[in-house]
Amino acid sequence: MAALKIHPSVDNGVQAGQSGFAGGTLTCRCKDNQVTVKLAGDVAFNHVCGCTKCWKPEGALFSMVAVIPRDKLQVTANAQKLKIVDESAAIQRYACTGCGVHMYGRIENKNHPFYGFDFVHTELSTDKGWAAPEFAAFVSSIIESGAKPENMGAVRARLQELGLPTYDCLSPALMDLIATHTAKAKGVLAA
Ligand SMILES: N[C@@H](CCC(=O)N[C@@H](CSCO)C(=O)NCC(=O)O)C(=O)O
Ligand SMILES: [Zn+2]
Ligand SMILES: [Zn+2]
Repeated sequence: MAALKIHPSVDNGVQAGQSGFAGGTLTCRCKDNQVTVKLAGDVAFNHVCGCTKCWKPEGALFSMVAVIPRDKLQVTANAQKLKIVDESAAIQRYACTGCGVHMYGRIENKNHPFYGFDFVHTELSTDKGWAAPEFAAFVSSIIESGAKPENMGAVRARLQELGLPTYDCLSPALMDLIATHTAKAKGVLAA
């Protein structure tokens, strides 16, 4: 049986990143007047995400998404083509109205644990060396997009085979960051 298609960037094996990678440019998929976004540095916490909200390429079960400090992201061409997909979402995703690709997601709520970070898809760049995906998040959520519940064992096995530990929320490191933020806000963070 052919291997399950997780995402085109990992289906042939996860490519290692390059330490000290300086960043690059994301380009939308329009034939002309492409939206471009410059990232002045490498991304962090790259992962494949099964949630219904992150942009996935055609035929993929997962998106691949990472974060970068918002001050390192700049829209460098055709910003007028961008539109927020869902204003009420915690992560406001800016999609190209021409091709549908999400160029970046931004958090405006200053109390959100990930405020200050933008969400980006490095597959939109031809530059090589971006930090590799490290884990699979929101795996169970692919069912919400129509994946068969009975195939979940095979999906998780394939992710493990690719070296991507599977979580049904975020990774332990990110869940700890969220809980630390919450504890700080409540004034109960251990000294
Ligand atoms: N089952 C839901 C889960 C959606 C969800 O909580 N997604 C996360 C991760 S997105 C990047 O890893 C999240 O933080 N969402 C906030 C937002 O999307 O604004 C579903 O699948 O929809
Ligand atoms: Zn486009
Ligand atoms: Zn997601």
